Amino acid sequence: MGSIGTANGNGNGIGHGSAPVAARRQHAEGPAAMLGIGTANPTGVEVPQNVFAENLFRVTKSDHLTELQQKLTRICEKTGIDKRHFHLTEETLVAHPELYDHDAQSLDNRLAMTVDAVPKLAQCAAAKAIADWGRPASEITHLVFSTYSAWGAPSADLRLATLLGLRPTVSRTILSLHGCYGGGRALGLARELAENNRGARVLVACAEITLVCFGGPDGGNLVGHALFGDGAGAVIVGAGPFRDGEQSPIFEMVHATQTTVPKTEHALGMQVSGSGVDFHLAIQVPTLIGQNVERCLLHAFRGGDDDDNDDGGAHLPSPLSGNGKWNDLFWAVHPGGRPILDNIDKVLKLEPEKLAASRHVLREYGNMSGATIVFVLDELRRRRSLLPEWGAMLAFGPGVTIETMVLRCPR
Ligand SMILES: CC(C)(COP(=O)(O)OP(=O)(O)OC[C@H]1O[C@@H](n2cnc3c(N)ncnc32)[C@H](O)[C@@H]1OP(=O)(O)O)[C@@H](O)C(=O)NCCC(=O)NCCSC(=O)/C=C/c1ccc(O)cc1
Repeated sequence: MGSIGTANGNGNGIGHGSAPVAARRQHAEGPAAMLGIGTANPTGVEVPQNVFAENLFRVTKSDHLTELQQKLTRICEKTGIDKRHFHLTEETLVAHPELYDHDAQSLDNRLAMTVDAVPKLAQCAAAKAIADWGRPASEITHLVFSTYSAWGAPSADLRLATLLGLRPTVSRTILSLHGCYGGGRALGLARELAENNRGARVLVACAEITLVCFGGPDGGNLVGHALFGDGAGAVIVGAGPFRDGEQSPIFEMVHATQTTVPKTEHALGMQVSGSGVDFHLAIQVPTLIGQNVERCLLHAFRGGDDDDNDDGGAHLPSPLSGNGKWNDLFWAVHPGGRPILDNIDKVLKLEPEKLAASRHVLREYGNMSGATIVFVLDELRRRRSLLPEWGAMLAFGPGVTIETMVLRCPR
């Protein structure tokens, strides 16, 4: 540690001056980048959104609650979702009626049902990301796993490491209750790990299975029922020097910030009880995000400078020149809900196609919480030849927390 302090303190920055060779070697060359991306969904159940309400009320024996079913049908029509994938099957529900009985103690069973399923779903996505990256899993040095769906120790990150055959020295971190911004936070952390540990190759994995929060329909959980789906996303993150056989950088991760919107703790949350997990999504969430998103973006594009004045601080070589030309960017936005995307479009005055990748993912899979942002990045990668050089990634979740990352699409 002492020698690193000496290297930092010489005024020439890391990698220059009189730092010992070992200390200089700890830092990567250049920015971290995404080197492989993979996604996966449970293969069993795919539910079209237009029959979701009818199915849910039938399988939970709630057909008598006609007004509630009509309301869920109305909500489903407004989600911008066409279909979602689920791990939970009708057969499991028949065998486990406690999953839709509010008064039953079902948490133990829920956790038993997800303890293997969550890391296995993550494994499917991670295997694709590793194949895309082009190097063996044994070269992964760090694992950052985000999930709200599996609790227990040893935790799901260890199970995933074992399933993938990662080396015993892999450095593991689990993020457990970040909800929908978990993917953004995991990527931000991976960026820092990759840039500060020369040669590091970080596997980011996010996997979500809604079984932990499934319940019989009631007045409080309709929006959650209409919105959330199951899926996993994985990204390999590394910084130069790059190796033979590695995928060339897909997106450079130029800068990342996290902002908590003050006094909004009440707006989004998750409550754990013996009968499962309840989500709380306040009706104001889309407005709150719309009101705060531009400030977060400006902060990120100023290189995390807290000062709003242009004082010559550590600004990025941004294409915006402080004028808010948001249409010059490509956009990877967590599709938390259709009105969230609509509000971002409106506030940033985006052209209609700018959020196409986010809307596509919402339509095809719903909101898979922390995993969703990886699906959006994967979708953007398919359109890479059409993208401008600079981009922005946004993810939202409880707090209200907004994760922002400045991206660059190398030519
Ligand atoms: C599809 C919705 C539900 C409705 O569309 P709309 O354009 O607003 O339509 P309406 O204004 O006509 O509303 C239709 C009905 O839905 C009701 N509604 C409208 N939002 C609501 C509402 N949040 N509540 C409860 N009724 C409502 C609304 O009152 C209305 O009821 P009704 O008049 O009886 O038909 C839309 O508002 C929507 O997608 N809202 C959800 C946005 C949202 O908060 N997304 C979550 C972002 S954060 C995130 O992704 C992660 C969270 C998370 C957190 C913790 C974790 O561990 C993991 C994850």
